[in-house]
Amino acid sequence: MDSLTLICTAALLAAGGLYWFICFFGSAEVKGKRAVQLTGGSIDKENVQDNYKQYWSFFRSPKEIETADKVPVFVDTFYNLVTDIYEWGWGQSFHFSPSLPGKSNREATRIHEEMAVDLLGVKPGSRILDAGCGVGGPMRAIAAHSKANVVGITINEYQVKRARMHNKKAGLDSLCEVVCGNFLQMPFADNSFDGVYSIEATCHAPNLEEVYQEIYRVLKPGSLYISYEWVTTELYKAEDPEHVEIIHGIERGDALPGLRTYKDIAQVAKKVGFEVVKEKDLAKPPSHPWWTRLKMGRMAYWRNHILVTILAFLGIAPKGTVDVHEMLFVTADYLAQGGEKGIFSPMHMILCRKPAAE
Ligand SMILES: C=C(CC[C@@H](C)[C@H]1CC[C@H]2C3=CC[C@H]4[C@H](C)[C@@H](O)CC[C@]4(C)[C@H]3CC[C@]12C)C(C)C
Ligand SMILES: C[S@@+](CC[C@H](N)C(=O)[O-])C[C@H]1O[C@@H](n2cnc3c(N)ncnc32)[C@H](O)[C@@H]1O
Repeated sequence: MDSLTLICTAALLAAGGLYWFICFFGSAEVKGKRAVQLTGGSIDKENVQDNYKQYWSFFRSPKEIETADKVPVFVDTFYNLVTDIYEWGWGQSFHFSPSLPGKSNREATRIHEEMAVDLLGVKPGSRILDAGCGVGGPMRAIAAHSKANVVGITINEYQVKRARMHNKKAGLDSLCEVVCGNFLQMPFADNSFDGVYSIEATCHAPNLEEVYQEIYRVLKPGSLYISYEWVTTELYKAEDPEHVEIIHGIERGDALPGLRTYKDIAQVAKKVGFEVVKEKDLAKPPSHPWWTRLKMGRMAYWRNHILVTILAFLGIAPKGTVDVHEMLFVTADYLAQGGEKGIFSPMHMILCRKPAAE
């Protein structure tokens, strides 16, 4: 074989291998969104790196955030930057779940979501709200399971588009509606929902009382609200520098204006008028660790990082995607450490009732 033929053959083989690696390898977790489809959400490709830098400079010291009213804008930026990576590398449900022996991650996620609506005790045809709905993973599982009508609200317009596409594709758009808005000032009438749930979303509110007040307002008297909250636990020691570093790492890598302690949740719920029906950290034994899935993916994260770096070099993925992916890579470690040390829980469950009308 002459040298030209050799070079062309080698080039073809390399290109074919790269194409296979990029388009078909997918991520270790799910085959949903492909790596070549990674975008910056509603942010134009050329502005992703700048937006990442703005996000990072705002959230790197969350405790010193003076202007709380700017938080929702930067949370929106965060979700423009991470939504595609989340879908590509985790799936359509942007939350954690206790691992269940013999069950897949997908199954464990669905069971965790269905438990939320079962505790609300709503009937088919009821109208319930998903406060901070993401791309609608929980909404679709909950609508299919309960046959309730679910209205989701998220501050991120790109997630609204993704959620509506997934709802239609799943044949659930007759039960699921998605609205773009701020759960601190919702475009819904007083006493208009038969139930409300929020799954790992209200942690983004700069002031928990504000979002709980809004949820209380839109909930019908006598109806229930359930939330899975991100909290520091009774094992967290503010005087332990290692604990502080882990919690700060979780806050800046997840757009959190400041993690609450587990004690704050019921206090705030009661302050806005809720009766607390049940409260339980779903991460505690006998539940199996929620962070196993995060730790099992490390090899995949390395491969994903190589993939993202190649795609950005080729101009297929936005340049800033490499920075975002690196941030998430580090954040995964902080989250796993927080879980292993028992100082952080992403699933402190609280079930509250709005008192029946006097
Ligand atoms: C509730 C929130 C988000 C929780 C989780 C859905 C996400 C938290 C950390 C995310 C991830 C970390 C590592 C990424 C990895 C480097 C990449 O290759 C593939 C995606 C990740 C696994 C990504 C997936 C989603 C998370 C687990 C917060 C924001 C309130
Ligand atoms: C980690 S995601 C969880 C999404 C969904 N609950 C799930 O489990 O897949 C948090 C969600 O809260 C939304 N969110 C954060 N702050 C918000 C705000 N102020 N108003 C409305 N949505 C908000 C984000 O846009 C995102 O959709």
